[in-house]
Amino acid sequence: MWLVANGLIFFLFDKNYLNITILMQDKITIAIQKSGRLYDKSVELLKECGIRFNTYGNRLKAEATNFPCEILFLRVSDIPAYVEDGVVDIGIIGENVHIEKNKFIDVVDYLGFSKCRVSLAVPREADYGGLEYFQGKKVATSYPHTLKSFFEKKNIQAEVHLINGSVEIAPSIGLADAVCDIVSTGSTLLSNGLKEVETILKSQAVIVANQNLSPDKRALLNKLMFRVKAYKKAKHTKYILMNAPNDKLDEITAIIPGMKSPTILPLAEEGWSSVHSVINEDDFWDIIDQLQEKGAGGILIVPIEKMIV
Ligand SMILES: Nc1ncnc2c1ncn2[C@@H]1O[C@H](COP(=O)(O)OP(=O)(O)OP(=O)(O)O)[C@@H](O)[C@H]1O
Ligand SMILES: O=P(O)(O)OC[C@H]1O[C@H](OP(=O)(O)OP(=O)(O)O)[C@H](O)[C@@H]1O
Ligand SMILES: [Mg+2]
Repeated sequence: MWLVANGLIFFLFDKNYLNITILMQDKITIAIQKSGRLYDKSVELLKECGIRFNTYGNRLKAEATNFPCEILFLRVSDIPAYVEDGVVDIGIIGENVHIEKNKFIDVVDYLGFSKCRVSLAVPREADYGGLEYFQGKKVATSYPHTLKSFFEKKNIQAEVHLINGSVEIAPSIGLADAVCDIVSTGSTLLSNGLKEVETILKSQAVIVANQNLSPDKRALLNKLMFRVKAYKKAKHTKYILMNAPNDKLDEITAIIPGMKSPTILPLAEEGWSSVHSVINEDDFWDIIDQLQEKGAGGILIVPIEKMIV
């Protein structure tokens, strides 16, 4: 009895020890935006990478249930410093913020969403003849570092005035002569009586990482990046199926070589085949035109979920 009890105590102790080692196993901390322009796409990306976590309520932290990682929901502007300090291991931010914050962190990948530019804009009626226009002017911006180094490089002496939001209103209320802010469609500039005159940088969402990740964390990052690449590749690639005359198969194969070569299956109708391949979304219309010229018909385009090459 005593021995059994002792054995049980030992067993329990052993289990606790195991739990502690499981808790101590390295996991990676990922910071994404709490709310705003990057939030939806960041969550979508992680979920498409098979990482399951809850996003309900005002949670600032979520534990993934099937991947050793924790997700923190933060302001984008805070993420570069956290990544540099190692408070978080990786983050999803706009490249514009990476450039502005100028931290010692690595850009691991470009994600292709939240595309925008940081541009200089002046009142619509201004007689803009080039960068010299900005000599001695006051420019409002949320990107002071980016703007100051741009002006320095171009030898422009201008006053850079920091505003954290609604920058485009500055000229109309007499706060500044011009602005430097994010432009995407240009509608905010237009509705505030401004015109874009110089693009300082182009931006998209990026994954950034701490420069001194432990080997375990680096391995987890590589695992994640493998999935990100498969997702990105699939997003830009479509599966294509068509019926093609047999005497044109060589030419059609040259147009849609696919990952290795197209799959060609005979149709029930004599002299025809079904051809399957993958194409890049950007080349879509060009390829369709060429295929039709070669007599292909019944063309179907199907989205691809994931793509491992
Ligand atoms: N109009 C836009 N079109 C496309 N991308 C944009 C646009 N505005 C901002 N972005 C991108 O999304 C990022 C986040 O912008 P958002 O306005 O959601 O947050 P913020 O207020 O700048 O940052 P924070 O999360 O620190 O409060 C920007 O840094 C930029 O990369
Ligand atoms: O060229 P557009 O398509 O009009 O986009 C540009 C606007 O988008 C961003 O603001 P956002 O809407 O994110 O508001 P915020 O200033 O409150 O962040 C940015 O600061 C511009 O004001
Ligand atoms: Mg914004």
